Parts: sequence; C-alpha cells; structure tokens
Amino acid sequence: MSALLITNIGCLTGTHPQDTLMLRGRQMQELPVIDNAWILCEDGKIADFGKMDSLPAQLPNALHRHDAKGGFVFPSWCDSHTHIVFAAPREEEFVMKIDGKSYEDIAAAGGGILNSARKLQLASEEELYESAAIRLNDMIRQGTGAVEIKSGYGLSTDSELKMLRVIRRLKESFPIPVKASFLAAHAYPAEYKNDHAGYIKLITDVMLPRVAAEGLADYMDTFCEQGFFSVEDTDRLLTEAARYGLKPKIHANQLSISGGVQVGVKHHAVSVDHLEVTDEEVIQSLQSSNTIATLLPSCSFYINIPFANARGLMNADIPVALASDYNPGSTPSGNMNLVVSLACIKLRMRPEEAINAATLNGAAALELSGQTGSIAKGKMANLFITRKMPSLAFLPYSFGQSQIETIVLGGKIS
Ligand SMILES: N=CN[C@@H](CCC(=O)O)C(=O)O
Ligand SMILES: [Zn+2]
Repeated sequence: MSALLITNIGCLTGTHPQDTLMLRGRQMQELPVIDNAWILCEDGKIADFGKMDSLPAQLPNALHRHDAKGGFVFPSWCDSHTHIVFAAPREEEFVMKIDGKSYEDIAAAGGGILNSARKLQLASEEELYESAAIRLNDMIRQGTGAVEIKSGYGLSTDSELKMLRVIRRLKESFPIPVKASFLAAHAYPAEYKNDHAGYIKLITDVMLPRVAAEGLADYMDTFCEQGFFSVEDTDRLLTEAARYGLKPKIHANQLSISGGVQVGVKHHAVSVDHLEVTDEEVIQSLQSSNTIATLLPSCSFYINIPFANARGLMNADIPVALASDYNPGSTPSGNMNLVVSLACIKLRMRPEEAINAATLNGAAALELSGQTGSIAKGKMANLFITRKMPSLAFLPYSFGQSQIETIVLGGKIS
C-alpha cells in the first residue's frame, strides 16, 4: 500500500461535498476550502483530509510525508477540450495574423485545419505519439490531471483512425484519465469540397463503424459553423453517432450564431464548446438542459475574437467549464493557469468561479466528476501544490506565471 501525507497546507481548495458533481451558474461562486490543512492519499485515492489540529495519531506505516510549507493544494485542472495530436505547428499563420489576416482568411487560403490535415496525413503514428506526448507532459507539469483529446486533423478514414490510435496510446501510457472525441467533421477535405453529402456518408458509413468497432472514441464532435458543418449535417452526424453510443461534444458559435448549441442540446450533448457568440435563444436552450457551456478564453485571446459571455451564462444558472483548446491554429497553448487568469481578466469570472470551471465542471465535461475535479474522499489523488500564496486570488492574478511547485498524480509526487 502506498500512502502520501501532505501537511501544512495553507489552503486545501475545492473541498466540495462528495455528491456535488457539477455546479450550475450561481453555485459556481462557492469554492469550499480548509485553511491550515492536511490530506492523506492512499492507493492513488484521496483517503482523508482535515485541519492540522485534527491530524490523526494513527497513520499508515509506509508513509511518504510532504510538507507543503503553506502552499495551496488544488485538485488538478481538468482540460476537457484539446487537439494535441498534430504533426506540425503553424507559426507561419501566426505571422499572417500579425499582418492582418483573419482566421477565416487563412482557412480560405488553404491554411487552417486543412493545412494541419495535409501534414498529419504524412506523419507516422510514432511521430504523432512522440510529439503529442511531449505536449501532454508539458500540460501535466502545468497542473493538468485529466484531459480530452480530439481527432479531426485526419479527414480521411486512415488518418482519423491513426489519430484516434495515438490518443488511445496516450490513454494507455499516461497516469491521467484521457477521453477521446471523434472529430472527422472538423472541415470538409479538399476532395469533398463540392460533395459535402459524400463526406458525411464517408463518416457515417465507413469511419463511424470502424471507430466504434475498435472502441476508439468516447464522444462525437462536429465543428458546427458557417463554412464548415451545418446544423443539418450536425444533426445527421449526431443521430448516427448515437447508434454507436457516442455522445456529443460540439464546437458551436465560435464565429457566428450557428445553431450548434440548439442541435447539441437536442442530442443531449455533454458540452457545447466555444460560444464566443451567444444570444438570448442560445442561453434559453442551455437553461433547460444539463449540457455544459465550455468556454475557451485563450482561443479568443490568440485569434482576437470576442470573449464568451460567461456572466450571462452563469446568471442564467448554466454550468460553465473552462478548457484550453490546445491546437496548432487557434490556440497553441495548453496552459490551464493562463486559461484561468484569462477567464478572470476577460470573462470577468471571479477566481472561485474560474477555478470551479477548470476543475469540477471540467471533470463533469469529461463525465469524470465522480472520480476527479474536487477534493473528496475516494476521488483520484491528482493534485497540485503551489508555493506559499497570500490568497486564492493570487493564482489567477499572477497571470502568465506558474505558482505550481509540486504535482501529485495517483497519490504520488511525480
Ligand atoms: N474551431 C475549430 N477547431 C479548432 C481550431 C482548429 C485549427 O485551427 O486547427 C478550435 O477549436 O479552435
Ligand atoms: Zn477545438
């Protein structure tokens, strides 16, 4: 039996009741904490915790002790939206953006997703695994302890399967939970430019059965957006995916009011992601559902598009999660500390709301909140320990810097 005792914790953060598995809008203001605390991890799980003056006299024999020296302990970030399997960065597009081209201009000029797809088709599974593993390791060092990864730079049967197999290998070899989303409907490949029905048929009749047969995906995703996949395309794809037990997670309303939120809600999507553009109808459709609004402020920051209306969503009691959207085009960063800072600065989320959105609600957007995302007995001991900080707000306040000193995964200092 392996056991880890962390003592002298300045503030143990996110001690939600065990049965709190998702926070709707206004509930997100509550972030329970225990000051001057200890936590005991046994066999990879959180066994117990409390105030220092309640530290039990009887402790497991083979005990590793760690003195947090006044640092804060958080549940690891749960990053529920990433695209970290890609063949090459796209810094040439970064320079095009500086020169005034928009995300849509670059995509129309053969850049964007199709650019990544061309490069990915030429890369081997091994090369893709190696580069994605480096990114995932970097994310873990920055406090991420659960992640979702999408396909969507394959856009052919072989290459989509190749991406999903890389994700499966990451799942098998990393000590954190990994969920996979099948995103063949990310862009129409050049050869289907004038045959959208043909590509939809390829996804439904050829790709989906193979993805399901190999058990390669947990979710079905589509980029429901003007110039990409329509509401009708999305409706059809989600209907077919449901036959294979794949629930939706949708890219919706990144560039326009696309109808993606409503079609996602209709299909009981676990989450609808982006939502940089919303209106009253979008908010109303989410209000009557359990679908999570996953916001990606580092994407807004990087490609200079509007920031999501987090306050409007939370005031309407909609559950909001935060994720990185790490990808080579619109967000070349998987740093959840920066995401949380941007959420405070640009989405005007209070630190407690942003931290809940990046932990418990992020876990809910991965359907893992029974296992991670808060400090509760029996949950995975995936945590991070910061330097001594003067307050909770100091974490997002010190934007662009990391306060993290120690990572704990499965109850072990890693
Ligand atoms: N919007 C669609 N997909 C990605 C960007 C993909 C890319 O530009 O490569 C996103 O979530 O931002
Ligand atoms: Zn995305």
